[in-house]
Amino acid sequence: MESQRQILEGETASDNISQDEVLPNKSRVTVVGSGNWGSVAAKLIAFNALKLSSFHDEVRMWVFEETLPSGEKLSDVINQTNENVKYLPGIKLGKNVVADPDLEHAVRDANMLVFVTPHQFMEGICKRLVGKIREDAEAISLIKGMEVKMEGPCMISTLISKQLEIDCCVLMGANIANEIAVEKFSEATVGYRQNREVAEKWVRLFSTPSFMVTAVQDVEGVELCGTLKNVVAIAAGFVDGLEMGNNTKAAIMRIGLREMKAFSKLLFSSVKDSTFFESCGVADLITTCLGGRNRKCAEAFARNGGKRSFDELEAEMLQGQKLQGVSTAKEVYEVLSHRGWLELFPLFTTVHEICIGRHPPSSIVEYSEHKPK
Ligand SMILES: NC(=O)c1ccc[n+]([C@@H]2O[C@H](COP(=O)([O-])OP(=O)(O)OC[C@H]3O[C@@H](n4cnc5c(N)ncnc54)[C@H](O)[C@@H]3O)[C@@H](O)[C@H]2O)c1
Ligand SMILES: O=P(O)(O)OC[C@H](O)CO
Repeated sequence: MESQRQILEGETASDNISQDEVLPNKSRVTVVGSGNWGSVAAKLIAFNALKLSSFHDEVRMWVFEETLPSGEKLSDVINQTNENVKYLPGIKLGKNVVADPDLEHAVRDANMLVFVTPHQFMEGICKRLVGKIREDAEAISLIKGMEVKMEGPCMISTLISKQLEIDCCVLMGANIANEIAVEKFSEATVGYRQNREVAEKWVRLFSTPSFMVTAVQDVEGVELCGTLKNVVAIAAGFVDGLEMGNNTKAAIMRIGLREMKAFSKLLFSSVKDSTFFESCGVADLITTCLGGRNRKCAEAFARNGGKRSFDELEAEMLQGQKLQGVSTAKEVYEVLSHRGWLELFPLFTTVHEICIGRHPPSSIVEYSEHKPK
């Protein structure tokens, strides 16, 4: 096995081509995505890949290639500096992380695929991967979002499972990436469908002394928590931008949680109440409404009276990182309106209507007049 010494002395895992021949049963991990959370996920996995004998040392990370202001390619800089200078500056990823701008090449040898891109890009990525992955590959999605199709809503893990014909777990939680990058204690929840052993393998891959992961058998519940909390975060940002205070924000969070639970259970009757008390539920809702990017941009939107668009604020405030809450609010709204449920979900409905300029940000608190009976 490749030693810590080799890694510390700068010999990357990709230099050591004989490892597979010696230990063919080791799992090989590829992270598909290299944004803020994608880079931190690669760092966590890289730490464990070195420590645990069941994983190959090298962790491949697919990079959506871009040219930096210096004229250099992002993937080259990551491989030279061991740092994602654009999406996670100042943090070493682990020398066993290899950035790869070629998607098909990046996944080719992996039997464990970790998907972590903004949700809007996943349909295109899955199409490109059909027929290109190993037959025994398994997946996990760290992506908070969903797609809405003609036939109804489609969670990202379902999109991955159906298009690539593989099992897909999810990992969600109170996980502001920059905090996990500097090893502040955090928790996360793995959601799985049936196979507990597979879930435990994912738990082992991600768990570190400062990142505590637990598994629950409720893939839809876990994924919907991670997805829907971003809509509530937009509402919380409006409250902050309008300086309405802590009580109002707490009320919005409580009502948001209620809508998260009701919406999840209407879509999937299997969703468990207990899931909302895991890290993926109430804990993620709290952290995202206090310190997330959706909250931050929504605050700026409200301060500007809705006169600057979210696209403009995202580009200016996040420098390439992406919001998920605004598009998720639209997707949720489509489901609600298609199923005649708009009046049952006044908070979700109002968030979208504010985002598209139909109402002013202050209407976030007026929705309670339409409280469901
Ligand atoms: N950042 C966090 O704190 C955090 C924590 C938990 C979960 N998440 C979730 O993880 C997912 C990924 O977020 P992130 O923070 O890693 O990303 P990010 O928002 O930091 O970065 C955007 C990424 O999208 C890539 N990209 C841009 N255009 C693309 C295209 N056309 N095709 C493919 N990729 C493209 C960029 O290269 C970059 O890697 C999201 O669903 C997010 O909600 C994020
Ligand atoms: O920064 P946000 O709003 O995308 O939220 C980040 C994470 O999802 C928090 O768990």
